[in-house]
Amino acid sequence: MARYELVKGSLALITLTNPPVNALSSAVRYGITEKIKRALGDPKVKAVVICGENERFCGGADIREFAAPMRGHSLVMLFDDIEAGEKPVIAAIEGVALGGGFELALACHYRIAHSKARLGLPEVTLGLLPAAGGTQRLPRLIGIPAALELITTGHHVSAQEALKLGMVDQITDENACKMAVEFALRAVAKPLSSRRISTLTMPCPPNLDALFEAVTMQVQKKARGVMAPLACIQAVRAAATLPYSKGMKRESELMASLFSSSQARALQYCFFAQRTAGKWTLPSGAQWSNIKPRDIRRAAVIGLGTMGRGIAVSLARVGISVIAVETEKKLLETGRQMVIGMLERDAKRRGVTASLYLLQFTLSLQDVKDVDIVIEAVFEDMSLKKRLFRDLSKVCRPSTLLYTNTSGLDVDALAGVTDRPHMVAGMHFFSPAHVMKLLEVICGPRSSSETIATAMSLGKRMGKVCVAVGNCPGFVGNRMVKTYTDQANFLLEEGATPEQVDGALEEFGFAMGVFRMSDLAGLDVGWRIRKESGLTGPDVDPKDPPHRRQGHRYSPIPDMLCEQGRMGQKTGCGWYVYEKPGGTEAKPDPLIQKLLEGYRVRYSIQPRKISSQELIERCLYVLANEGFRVLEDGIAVQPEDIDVIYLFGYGFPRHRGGPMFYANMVGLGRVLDRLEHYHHAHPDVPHLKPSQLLKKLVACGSPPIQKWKEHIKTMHSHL
Ligand SMILES: CCCCCCCC/C=C\C/C=C/C(=O)SCCNC(=O)CCNC(=O)[C@H](O)C(C)(C)COP(=O)(O)OP(=O)(O)OC[C@H]1O[C@@H](n2cnc3c(N)ncnc32)[C@H](O)[C@@H]1OP(=O)(O)O
Repeated sequence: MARYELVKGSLALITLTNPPVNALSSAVRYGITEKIKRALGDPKVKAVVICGENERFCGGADIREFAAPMRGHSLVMLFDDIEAGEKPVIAAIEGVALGGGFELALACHYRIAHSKARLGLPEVTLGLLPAAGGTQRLPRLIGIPAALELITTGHHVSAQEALKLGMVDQITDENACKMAVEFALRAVAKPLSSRRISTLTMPCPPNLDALFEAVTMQVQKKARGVMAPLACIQAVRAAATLPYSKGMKRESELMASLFSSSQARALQYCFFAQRTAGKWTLPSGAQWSNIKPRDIRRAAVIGLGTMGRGIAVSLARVGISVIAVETEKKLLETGRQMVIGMLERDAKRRGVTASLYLLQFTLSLQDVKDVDIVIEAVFEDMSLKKRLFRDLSKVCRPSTLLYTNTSGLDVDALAGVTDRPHMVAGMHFFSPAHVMKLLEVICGPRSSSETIATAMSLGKRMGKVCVAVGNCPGFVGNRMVKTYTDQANFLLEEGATPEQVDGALEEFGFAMGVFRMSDLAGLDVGWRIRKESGLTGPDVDPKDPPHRRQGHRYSPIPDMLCEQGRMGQKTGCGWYVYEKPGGTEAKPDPLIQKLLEGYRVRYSIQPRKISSQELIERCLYVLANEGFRVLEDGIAVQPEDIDVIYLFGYGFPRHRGGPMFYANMVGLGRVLDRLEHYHHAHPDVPHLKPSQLLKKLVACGSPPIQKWKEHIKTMHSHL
């Protein structure tokens, strides 16, 4: 796990050998400890270079080992030994030096980085802190403000930024290991005392208390209820106020408080869930590792509304040429200006040139005849989309893949009108499409594995987190979210206010509660969908009373708001009132209070005081319950896929892991009990009825989430 070579007669070269990222597993820690001892004890060796195999220095501690109590050699002792040694040790950083990997580099006397390397202390994103001296050495090296920024955000920095900050001593475009060897030969003659970071005097700004207070407030605002960033601040404060050895003791105490916390477990689960979701498998056995995606160079985007514009920008900024099609001159011109503006702003932010030459705008569908793929992003209307897919069948060459950006319509119905149903699938982007990371790839029953592989690979190329899901109304994300918004509406009927529901959800960790989010997205979106599905408007069965539709409880309150022109932020009022149309500061609206009171009187509903616990349980347990149904129906193959969709598409708080992980943390037995309780109280809400899979898992003793798949296997997959 660590190789030892003697080079140039007097240098020990220690190479970490634990692919793919040379994580510091127990075996690697043992290997480095042994090799360092050997190098320091060998009189022939005058200096040491540490590097990583496969041009990657080190991705940090082995996160998989955090699931159990830590055993084996301690990083802290190893790093203290390296730093205290009497021979210069040089870190040759290629690829990445992250977390424990960067802490290893900080214990070395010199750091040489390749110009493409990235460095950082991302432990906070895993619910931890850099507990191998990172919180004590980094502030001594680069100062408290810069260290606080890096440690509390977990941001990685480029080698150039690292050099500017003083995190590395030199950067090179050549092989960093070769450079470090040359460097080491020169370093032998130099004194080491000033190179031991733990012994450096802390550069303390005068207004220390104010600085820590400001950072604490910033962190509390950005990451409400998240423990790790606050613990990071306390550890850096210890570095600023205590001698090194006492600071290290504090660092270790704070790490102990985080190490087995539910937040750390959730955040580490998210890390692996994201990687698991990328590894899709179809029932045919085709999977990410055995199907070659097509190479996409030319794409067409049909429709230049909000979604189409974002999709066009996402494609062009990764070098794909885009033909954007609209039906009217005015719409085309507006779309053109918006896309160009977005691409220019994006390029400016990234310090690159906007690839405007890749864009072409047209009113003629004929112009898409030679593209590799088409992504349809027209109005959410099945007959319009069917017409378009028929036309695309005629216009496009036979090899063109066709994708729809529908947010919930039947992908197979669209495939059915084309001459190539196996080459049709869904690519469901989230708004704004050039910003949001999630892409749901919808596999129709006839979609070929190549069609899916190409969508997944193209999504990844665009920087998206892609999840392959089956075809059903709303797919995974929107199918589940309906149950959550329904509960929120019912809670209003029963006595809650929008601000109470939102307050509870925001306290739980959502950046925005369901009503504030709905105001931001626009209430008309859901209204249109409900009208199309006959839940409101002229197609409603006249026998249905206002609060029942298609045999189930229904809340007409969102429709009432839309009928009054309250479409959310864009009209200046929705569930809240705003300072002006387009305003963003949500204030409780007495008119909504009146509307709710009137509604309750009209339907003889006795309002009651509803606890935050009930608000959370009703909204989130019903969400997880639908997630179990999604798994049961084979629309998602594993809980990780659902959680990733909720983390990246719906703002589910990462430190809670996602709706399925959260249910697992609460305890499946408890979730089942509470759903039974609520279903008993509201028998006309079928979504509150516990799913078969949830009951089955509880009957099997509530296995951990990683084992659920074994119980789902017997069911039918729609992927
Ligand atoms: C009582 C309390 C006592 C506690 C005592 C504890 C002492 C601990 C002391 C010190 C604290 C130090 C903590 C840490 O170092 S935590 C780890 C910090 N590092 C990170 O967060 C980096 C995580 N990795 C990444 O960001 C990326 O993987 C990457 C940038 C390194 C590479 O990206 P990419 O090329 O895109 O590859 P993948 O992400 O797909 O990864 C490939 C593969 O490798 C796995 N993997 C990556 N990093 C780690 C890791 N640190 N540990 C384990 N496994 C890792 C990843 O899961 C992929 O695996 P695969 O899906 O099976 O292929």
